[in-house]
Amino acid sequence: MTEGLALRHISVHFGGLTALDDISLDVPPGAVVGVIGPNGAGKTTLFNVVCGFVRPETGTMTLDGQPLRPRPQQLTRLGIARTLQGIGQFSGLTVLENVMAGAGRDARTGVLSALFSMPRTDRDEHRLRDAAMSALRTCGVAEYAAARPDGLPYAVRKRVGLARALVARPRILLLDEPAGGLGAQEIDELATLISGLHCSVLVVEHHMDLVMSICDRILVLDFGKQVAIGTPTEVSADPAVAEAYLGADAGQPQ
Ligand SMILES: Nc1ncnc2c1ncn2[C@@H]1O[C@H](COP(=O)(O)OP(=O)(O)OP(=O)(O)O)[C@@H](O)[C@H]1O
Repeated sequence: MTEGLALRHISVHFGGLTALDDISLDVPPGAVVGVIGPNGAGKTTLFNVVCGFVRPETGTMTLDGQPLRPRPQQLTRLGIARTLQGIGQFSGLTVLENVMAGAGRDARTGVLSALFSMPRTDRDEHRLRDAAMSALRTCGVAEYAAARPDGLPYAVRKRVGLARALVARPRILLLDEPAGGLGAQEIDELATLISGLHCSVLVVEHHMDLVMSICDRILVLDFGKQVAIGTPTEVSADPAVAEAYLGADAGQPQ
């Protein structure tokens, strides 16, 4: 049995365009795996396949050896959580409530019941609140629990988004461009945070520094095809990777 997340021979077409061509990838327990590639390489499509937004025409996925046919609304139950490229937080809720809402089906006893004034058990509410505070602490933003997200710095809101994904204690965390919009120091801090997480991570990211510093393995895509796969050192030394990014004579990816 392959432990963790395994993708085998995944292909996706949009009309005549091949977005993913026979892609296989493993995300073992506890590993951080990156997917990089130039614009249009297929990174987001791969992410969307794992989230269940895009159904591949061929290929299979398994999670701990069990067939995985993800549906976006069932990810939490499968032990999968994801962050969004943007912020995606409810401005009418506090930071804490936003994170509690990330617990998916558990949140029905907390935030959703609060929103719709339904009865709830105090014990469930407390459990969810504790889990949300713990996720905020992990992400270094617990001090903002009572604030509304709107007025907070972008980097704080990105971390709230990460806490929202972590609250359900996923086995696999999917990060879609987590460094987008962050400055160099914020990216360094994010790298430390991600490296300290206890779950497996699949990260799609443009910022090469972040990918190189946090990933155990990296898949490089170009035009939907696998260009290279390996450790950061192997991938950055691979001429095919430099070619995919910059053209044949251009050296290392930046
Ligand atoms: N829903 C869609 N319908 C048609 N074509 C699509 C769709 N989604 C993606 N594509 C095309 O599939 C290819 C791969 O796109 P994808 O967004 O996965 O690339 P990417 O590597 O994430 O790019 P970027 O770095 O620019 O976000 C591109 O040519 C894109 O235009």
